[in-house]
Amino acid sequence: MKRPVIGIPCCRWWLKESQFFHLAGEKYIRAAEGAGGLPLLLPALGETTPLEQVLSLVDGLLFTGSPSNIEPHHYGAARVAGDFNDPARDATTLPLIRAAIAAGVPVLGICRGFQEINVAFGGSLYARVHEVDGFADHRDRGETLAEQYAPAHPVSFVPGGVLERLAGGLRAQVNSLHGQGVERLAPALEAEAHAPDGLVEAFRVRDARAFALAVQWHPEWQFRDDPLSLAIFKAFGAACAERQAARA
Ligand SMILES: N[C@@H](CCC(=O)NCCCC(=O)O)C(=O)O
Repeated sequence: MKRPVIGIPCCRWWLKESQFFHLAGEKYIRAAEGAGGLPLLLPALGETTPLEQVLSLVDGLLFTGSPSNIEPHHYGAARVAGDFNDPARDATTLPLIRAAIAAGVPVLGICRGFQEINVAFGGSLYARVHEVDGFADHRDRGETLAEQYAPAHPVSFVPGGVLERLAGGLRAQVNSLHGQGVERLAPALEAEAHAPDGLVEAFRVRDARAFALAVQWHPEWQFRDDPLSLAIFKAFGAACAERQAARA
């Protein structure tokens, strides 16, 4: 049986001092597969991305994390000298997010992808959350991947939200690997979870016609071992399957 196609927009990185590569982390690919989908990597074509044609090829879109930061001009902030940016990814994902939500394509955003959805709809980011009074340091700690992706802090779910339903409760422990965070939440977005310091850690697109959820943490990490992570990917996968059936 054909699986729903889950598009995964790539990063565009200069590697080995030689050339640009378009790439995505394997744990996202495996999680999309685990959600029942067929992962389809989408190159960071930028402004030339044929948005409608891309949307005709996919049954859902997974916007992944990345160590690169969204260029601040996308949310009216000053450039940060020496920042690790990925303009081609920004130029691909930001318009694709808006087009996907308008077309009723299921969307799941993770970490950078979460931040991209906020910026795509007019929100802004703290460049360095840990330097803002009152906020904790949300960056990863430890040397090994297991240490970096270990549970780092609790999140509280907004009562009546999607995540409370998926979690079966109002709290969960999540990992944390981000230096940036939501400063101003875009008007189209509804907060779904907060960290103890008040930082928005998840939201949904309020009027989306399909699944449209984003989280600052990493549910793709060993997602089968965590009930909430599995529930998120099952719900996303089901939404993608629903679109696939509707398009059949
Ligand atoms: N650069 C942004 C987003 C951080 C992020 O996506 N971290 C995950 C990177 C590795 C992975 O894909 O798991 C920020 O620092 O806030």
